[in-house]
Amino acid sequence: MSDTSKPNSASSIPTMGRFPNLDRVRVPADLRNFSAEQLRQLAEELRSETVDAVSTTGGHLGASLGVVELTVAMHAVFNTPDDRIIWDVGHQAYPHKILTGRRERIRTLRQPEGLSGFTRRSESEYDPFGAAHSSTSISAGLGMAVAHHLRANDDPSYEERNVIAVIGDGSISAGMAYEAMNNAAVAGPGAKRLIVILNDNEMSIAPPVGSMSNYLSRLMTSRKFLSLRDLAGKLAKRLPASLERTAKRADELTRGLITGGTLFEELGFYYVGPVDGHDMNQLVPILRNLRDSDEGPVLLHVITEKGRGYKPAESAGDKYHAVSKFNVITGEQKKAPAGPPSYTSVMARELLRHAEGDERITAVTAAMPSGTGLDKFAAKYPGRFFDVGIAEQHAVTFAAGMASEGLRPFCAIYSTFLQRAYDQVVHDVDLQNLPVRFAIDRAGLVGADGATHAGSFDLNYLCCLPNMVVMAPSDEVELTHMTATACVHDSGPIAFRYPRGSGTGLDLPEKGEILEIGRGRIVREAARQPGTRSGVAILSLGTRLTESLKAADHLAAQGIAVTVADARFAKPVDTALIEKLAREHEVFITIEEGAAGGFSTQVIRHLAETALLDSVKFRPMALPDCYIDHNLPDVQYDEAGLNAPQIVATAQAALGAQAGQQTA
Ligand SMILES: Cc1ncc(C[n+]2csc(CCOP(=O)(O)OP(=O)(O)O)c2C)c(N)n1
Ligand SMILES: CC(=O)[C@@H](O)[C@H](O)COP(=O)(O)O
Ligand SMILES: [Mg+2]
Repeated sequence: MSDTSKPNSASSIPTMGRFPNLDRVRVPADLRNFSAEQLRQLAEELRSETVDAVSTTGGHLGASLGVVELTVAMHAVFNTPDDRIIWDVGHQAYPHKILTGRRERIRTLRQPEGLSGFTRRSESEYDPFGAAHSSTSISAGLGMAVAHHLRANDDPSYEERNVIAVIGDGSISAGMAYEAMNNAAVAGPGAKRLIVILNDNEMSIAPPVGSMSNYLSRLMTSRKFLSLRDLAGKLAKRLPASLERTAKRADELTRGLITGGTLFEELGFYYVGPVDGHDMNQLVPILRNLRDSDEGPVLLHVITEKGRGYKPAESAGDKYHAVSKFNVITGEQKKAPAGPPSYTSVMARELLRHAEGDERITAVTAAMPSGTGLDKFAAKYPGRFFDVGIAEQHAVTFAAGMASEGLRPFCAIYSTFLQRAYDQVVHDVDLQNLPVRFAIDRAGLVGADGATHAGSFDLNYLCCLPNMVVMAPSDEVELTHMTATACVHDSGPIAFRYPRGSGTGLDLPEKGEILEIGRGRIVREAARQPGTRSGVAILSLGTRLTESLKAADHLAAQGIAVTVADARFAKPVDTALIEKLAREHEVFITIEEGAAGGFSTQVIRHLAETALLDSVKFRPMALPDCYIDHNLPDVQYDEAGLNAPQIVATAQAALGAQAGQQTA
């Protein structure tokens, strides 16, 4: 009986250098005639190559190291790219990229113009479905399997394909995964070719949470690893159709009696496992059996170790989930240059300060305790902190429930992940005017994670909601004020959005001030004769204020009078401030770190309603109508046209300045 508590361990990286097996693999077809021993060696080389590549780029290393053997085994057994492999989240797909024609570019991972850190349809035919947000793989895989079946029905020459969805134990906590499993067993014969591989490494970004995670742990520890003999017993039945059903039922009953049926079996999946996900000698034959059987939908439960085979990752608390560039020998990561505290930590600090004196304050995260800074809250107030797992929809409605009973819940979710909980924001929070506080991190462009993680749309999807107050700080001091304001705002929902990364370096106040709702501030005012209209007004929402001030300096040097104001509120907007800026300036620019249609729409609407839009040259600056690829945030904002030079150019063009005039 093998021990399922930990897969076989042989954790050392082979010496860097030549990779005799890996060098022979340009695409997966090249490894399909490898012997078992060659596949094992290939996996070792692939692991080394992954470590070496990520040491030069940074990225999601731990998850990738955990699936090296699985990746090799899947490409050895399945006929990719015709058979589809869908990696849930896609952050573990680096070894897959190396084996699927992208080895030469692997050191461009997450770099400007380089490979994406996730799977992406446009990057390779071996990436049949793009991802980065979790828990979509089973739904997408089921859709593909059904599509293949329907196409094969229509066209006898079309061969059915296997669809393999690889989903982690953290990602399988989300509702979508259950919606898909609930549908799979009744989605028709196409689902027979669906194989879900549950990659259970007992880790999310943080340690996994919840009853499902506990259940998987019990499943793992209460059963021995499946032997090939067990498997043969399960799958070798090739009975006449009339007997098949009875035999299958008998098999289910037997399994249930001996080991207890699994939740997955109850959902109509053929459960196989647990299996040592690092043992190539097990993985390959098991996958072959599943490929050739008609038992689907199947759930193969593999046990792996996050960070596997690279000692610094294995021994780190976070298993090197996401790393900066590092030294391969020591594992030491390159430190970011010391800078001001991050917006995340500023929000967390102020929230903690309020929580000390107010027991009604609670904090909710959806599997991102450290990313949202709520880990500090958890350490101090464990009874008022809730990590609900990857379950943004539940997080929002759970917070709504707390708010309905008089608590002051803070729901801290990244802008991009809050998209998933939109109906909950509308129907459960806003419509009932419940005072949930949304601390929306990673607003705007986020850098190396790229378009999937950009917080581009929250202003649009929040500003249109009747009861919602929406704020965006221009710097970390303002964020302190907004956190404080959210704490005491009990009359309805309130959201504040702030970017990834460091603040501007301002000294933080002892405590945040309570802001007047819907009141902005003038930061720099152009001198003018009373009653005259001239120059440029820039009304900035969020941290573009710094660029706005730079632009103002440049325009001022050209003799153009510029007023710069910080809107603070995207909803309700400061109507008095808007009217003043429109009346006193020839050009009125708004700027925001979000897609067009968010803050600027609120301003335009007021200008139109007051007929001021007819008399001022209004120029809204927002993210362009396209997705911005991964890059350094500053370069991304250049590409988006939201840096000082573009503000200057916008102002000059509106003023009718001559083309070619010098810009900032
Ligand atoms: C909807 C959504 N919420 C949160 C995240 C952030 N996130 C990325 S990976 C991850 C952990 C996933 O855990 P698991 O599926 O077990 O994969 P592992 O990293 O352990 O291989 C989280 C929370 C996300 N990508 N998508
Ligand atoms: C894969 C994923 O979704 C997360 O790991 C994400 O990359 C975290 O982003 P931050 O680094 O901004 O916390
Ligand atoms: Mg996991």
